[in-house]
Amino acid sequence: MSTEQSTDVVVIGAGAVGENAAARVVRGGLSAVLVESELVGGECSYWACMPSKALLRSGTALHAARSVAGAREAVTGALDTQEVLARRDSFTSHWDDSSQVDWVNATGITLLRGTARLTGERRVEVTTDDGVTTLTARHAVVLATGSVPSVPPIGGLEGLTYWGTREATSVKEIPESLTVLGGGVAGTELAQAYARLGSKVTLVARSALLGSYPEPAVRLVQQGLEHDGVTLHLNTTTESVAYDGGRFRVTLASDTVVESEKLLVATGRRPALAGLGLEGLGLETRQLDTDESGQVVTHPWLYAVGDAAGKVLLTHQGKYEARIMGDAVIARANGTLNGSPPKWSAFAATADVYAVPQVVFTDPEIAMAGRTLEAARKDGLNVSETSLELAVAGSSLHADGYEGWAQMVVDEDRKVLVGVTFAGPDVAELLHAATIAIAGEVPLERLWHAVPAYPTISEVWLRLLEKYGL
Ligand SMILES: Cc1cc2nc3c(=O)[nH]c(=O)nc-3n(C[C@H](O)[C@H](O)[C@H](O)COP(=O)(O)OP(=O)(O)OC[C@H]3O[C@@H](n4cnc5c(N)ncnc54)[C@H](O)[C@@H]3O)c2cc1C
Ligand SMILES: NC(=O)c1ccc[n+]([C@@H]2O[C@H](COP(=O)([O-])OP(=O)(O)OC[C@H]3O[C@@H](n4cnc5c(N)ncnc54)[C@H](O)[C@@H]3O)[C@@H](O)[C@H]2O)c1
Repeated sequence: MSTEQSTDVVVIGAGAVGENAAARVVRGGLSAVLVESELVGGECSYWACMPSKALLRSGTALHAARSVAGAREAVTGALDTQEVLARRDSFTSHWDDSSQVDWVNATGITLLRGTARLTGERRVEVTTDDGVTTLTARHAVVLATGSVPSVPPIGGLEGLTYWGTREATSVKEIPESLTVLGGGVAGTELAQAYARLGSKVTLVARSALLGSYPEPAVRLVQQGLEHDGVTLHLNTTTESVAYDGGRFRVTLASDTVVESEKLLVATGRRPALAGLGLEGLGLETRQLDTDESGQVVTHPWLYAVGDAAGKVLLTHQGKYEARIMGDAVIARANGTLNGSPPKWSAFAATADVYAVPQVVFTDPEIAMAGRTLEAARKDGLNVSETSLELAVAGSSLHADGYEGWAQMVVDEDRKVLVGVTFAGPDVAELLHAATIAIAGEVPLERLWHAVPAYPTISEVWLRLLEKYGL
């Protein structure tokens, strides 16, 4: 059966980003059809953020208790793997999306289950179980199709049944041993999760661990992994991979062979733009050229947000792009926004460039907002760096032998923060203060009046400002 439907906005992909995009335009008075081929909620809810953090959290809580005398003595057993997996299952709603579907319906969004592709200007064809529905969008088509894993061209890998992050986050039984290929955030977090759940883990990366984070912060995470028994092979080329029906054999450039029951390949992701019909519109499928509202510069009716836009592959930042995009579509429909939006306006996702917060949820954690020293210098800023060991009354109370590190990067011409990094147990919750200071361009002489409560880990802010010279 084939049907036709018109709406103000078509959103392709109902991950966290697509859901937010559709909700925002509906809130602004437009109608929206949201198309999804798999589970409503997308990668983050079922195979990424939520299950990976759930797999890590119990181990972090146990380690935290063991780090405080008095509590340590009360901990007599190991992690209960089945309970950890059961808790993970509750966070993924047992891979059942009905509660998110209820939310979509209650929000006034029209959900269409099927696979979408663009067939012309503002036209989308959706293949559903019942046939084909052709959608016409009066104002915009939004690509919120997420990302797909990038698989490296390693000899022997093609054709093997190895794990990607989907398999690693939805596991039912913990393997005896696991080799993780990739030292980015996904590989590092999952290596620690599995080590703490009882696997013998080896992590192989062609570069340093967590290459985009400051080295002293990474060193603390590396120590954490080694403490948990993870074997690291960094700055190493993987020559080949083989599977003999029982075990994977990963051969490194040094001729070292790593054997394990399972192999996880977590070597990055790229925008999911293939198969959408972009070539027919004269667009390429590697990355779209979009302005700060998410609008494709050559096709003003087309937008891309979240992982599909390929700018910042993080859920919170994609949802921010979706809110900004939604408001821009509404303003353009009303005729109150013409052309590209000004920076930091309600229609420009400027924080994507200057004030992204990101957390590595290992134990210890790394929490970083804005730019690293190297990135700020590359952008031509005249910056200074102030860093120190995180050792304040709040941290020493928090855990016996607390080890941490903090850094702030200051734009010396404007005397504002452009980057902040914390590393240590439970530093993630310190991060929003840094994000506010960076996005708000709070002058250091005013930041000096933001007094951290005693005794909290936030006292590190005072130490940083004092060391800077205030
Ligand atoms: C292991 C792992 C852990 C992560 N942890 C974190 C974290 O802790 N914090 C964080 O901020 N980020 C994290 N991320 C990144 C985060 O998961 C992504 O940034 C986020 O899921 C992107 O959301 P999205 O809506 O853009 O894409 P997705 O969630 O991938 O959603 C895209 C949706 O589009 C659908 N779709 C695609 N093509 C079509 C089509 N043609 N027709 C219909 N539907 C289609 C897909 O089925 C999918 O449901 C993690 C990633 C991984 C891999
Ligand atoms: N806590 C979080 O917010 C979180 C957690 C997981 C993932 N994510 C996001 O998901 C995205 C994907 O994560 P990711 O870790 O897969 O990607 P990534 O790009 O962060 O890291 C990829 C890693 O794979 C390595 N690599 C590439 N080719 C290799 C090869 N042939 N052999 C060995 N190593 C190789 C790279 O050197 C790098 O260390 C990222 O953008 C990340 O921000 C976020």
